[in-house]
Amino acid sequence: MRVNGTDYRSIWDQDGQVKIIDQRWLPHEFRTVGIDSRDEFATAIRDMWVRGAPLIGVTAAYGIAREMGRDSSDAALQAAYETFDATRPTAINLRWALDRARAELMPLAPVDRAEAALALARRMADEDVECNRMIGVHGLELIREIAAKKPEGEPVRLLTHCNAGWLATVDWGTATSPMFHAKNAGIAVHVWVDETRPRNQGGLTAWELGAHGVPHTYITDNAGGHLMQEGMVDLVITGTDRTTAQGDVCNKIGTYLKALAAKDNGVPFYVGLPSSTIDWTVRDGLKEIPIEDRSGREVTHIQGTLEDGSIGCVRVTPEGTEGGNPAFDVTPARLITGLITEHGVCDASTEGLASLFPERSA
Ligand SMILES: CSC[C@@H](O)[C@@H](O)C(=O)COP(=O)(O)O
Repeated sequence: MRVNGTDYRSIWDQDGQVKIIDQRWLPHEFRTVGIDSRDEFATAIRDMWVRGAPLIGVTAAYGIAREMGRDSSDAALQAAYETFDATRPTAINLRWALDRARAELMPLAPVDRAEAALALARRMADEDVECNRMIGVHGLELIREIAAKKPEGEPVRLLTHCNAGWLATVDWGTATSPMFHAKNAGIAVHVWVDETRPRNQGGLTAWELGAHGVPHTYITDNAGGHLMQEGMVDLVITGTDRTTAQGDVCNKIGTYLKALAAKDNGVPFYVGLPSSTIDWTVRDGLKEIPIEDRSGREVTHIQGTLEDGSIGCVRVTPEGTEGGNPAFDVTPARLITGLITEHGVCDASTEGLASLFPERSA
């Protein structure tokens, strides 16, 4: 996507270096940074310099590639796998990318691993871009159908939670891809952007949508239910960090409440995801998906632009108050209208997923 007139992906390699958009500073400042050592890659994922399920998977693949450039032994490959695997527990794309890298590299002679690992990381990045583009192509049809029933010029009003935008993937985003495609197709849309406390990923979504000229309004996390009751939301689209084989969706904390409100108000609730986010080994999301518990400081403190233009952090609670920070929740399949994947749109169910991915579901 374009930033200040230049096309960017969220991760790329250039002159032997892996570069990322350092998301700690957005939406206040756009900064890129090179990452190299195993510890830097692990820190970048754990501390959310990069974030979003698809992007952390590709970052880990690049991390393996850099490590193989230094030491391509079996032991180094396994150690890098374990280091990255321990960074964030919920998004399955991380494990998916690591499993794929280990399975491709282990059978090779160590001398061939560095080149193969870099080729694999690049391939994964390209595949992610294409998957997300296709999610946009399929999701666009849902928006088009709603637009066709509206009075001329009235926008389709979407709501999204967290940032499942291009910053959370390599490009396009999942939930945002249909929005960008709608904008490109000349369909009027307006997006309600959930703030998404505690880390305010909604600011990233607002930054992305603004840069692409998509009209949007930043709202508190608590406003969505009210807007749905008032008939001001036509469609909800979110992303996901792990979707089970029966269609349960784990995503950023608060997604479940949006799905409940959508169900109560008859608002269609869709989830955009590449198939790398489907965990075919689990069925019951509530019982089987580990929920990341992050630092309470992310809740008690908040970062923003200060009056003097610098980026600063303030405490919003009384000194000494502890913050609780479960980072994800699970929305049961019964609350989800459909899943938008690179293969098309399906029901959030075992049968729905099997219809699009027959080889995998078997
Ligand atoms: C396309 S990204 C899908 C999800 O990863 C996204 O909705 C999300 O929950 C990101 O959480 P984060 O904690 O910011 O990594």
